[in-house]
Amino acid sequence: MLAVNQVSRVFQNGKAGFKNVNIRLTEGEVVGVLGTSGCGKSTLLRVLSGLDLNYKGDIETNVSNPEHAFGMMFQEPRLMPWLSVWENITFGVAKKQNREQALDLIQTVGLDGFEDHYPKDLSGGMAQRVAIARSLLNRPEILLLDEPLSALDAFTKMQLQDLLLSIFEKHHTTTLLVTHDIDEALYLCDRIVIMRGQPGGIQSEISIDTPKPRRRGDAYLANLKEDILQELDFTRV
Ligand SMILES: Nc1ncnc2c1ncn2[C@@H]1O[C@H](COP(=O)(O)OP(=O)(O)OP(=O)(O)O)[C@@H](O)[C@H]1O
Repeated sequence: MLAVNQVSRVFQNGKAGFKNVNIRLTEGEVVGVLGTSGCGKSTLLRVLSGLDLNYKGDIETNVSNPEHAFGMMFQEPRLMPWLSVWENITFGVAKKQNREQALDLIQTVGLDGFEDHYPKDLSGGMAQRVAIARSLLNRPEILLLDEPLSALDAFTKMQLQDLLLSIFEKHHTTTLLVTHDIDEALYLCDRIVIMRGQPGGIQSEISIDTPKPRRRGDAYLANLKEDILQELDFTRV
């Protein structure tokens, strides 16, 4: 579905955001990207989404509708305060089919009844639900999620992780999830790539061979967490 071959991004000041990255996502796969701060995770997502075209290397997608290949979501909801929930979800698309499409997505993210509310009336978790709905508009074939839940409190985060899990299962959307949260990656992903360095590159890859839904705190996941911490030099012997 997505093949990233030897991709690097060097900025105008000569500094590299990341270098020689290779990633492959097969259809329906959920892949996590974990890495220490500054290794280039956000830059990589910007390049993959087409927001930043100044890269070297090769990016191939195998999607049926290239115009709507990617859906993207960020750490902050980035809602427009003067637009209602449904208008935020459909902002930028042709008017006719809008409200109906938005109502469908509002139901998917569990916000029924809030379609005419404004961002000021929403909690942080609800605002991120709107952002999830907006990222699903036009049925993107690849979702790029840049730390989508990291600004939320622990309980809201777990609720939204379960929401993402149900969306992945229902829509089989191929997903690349950048996160700092190892437990989140272990709970949601089929595979995790670990980035390190500055400029960052991919250091290793871990596959999570246990079916979803998973039990938080599962012993197998705890062992994998230990391996990941070691990869990132965070374990003390
Ligand atoms: N426009 C830019 N010009 C120059 N350097 C940049 C630019 N954008 C990012 N960088 C640098 O590229 C590197 C990667 O940044 P990026 O934000 O992608 O890292 P990250 O892994 O997402 O970090 P974090 O986890 O803290 O969000 C950093 O060293 C950053 O300073």
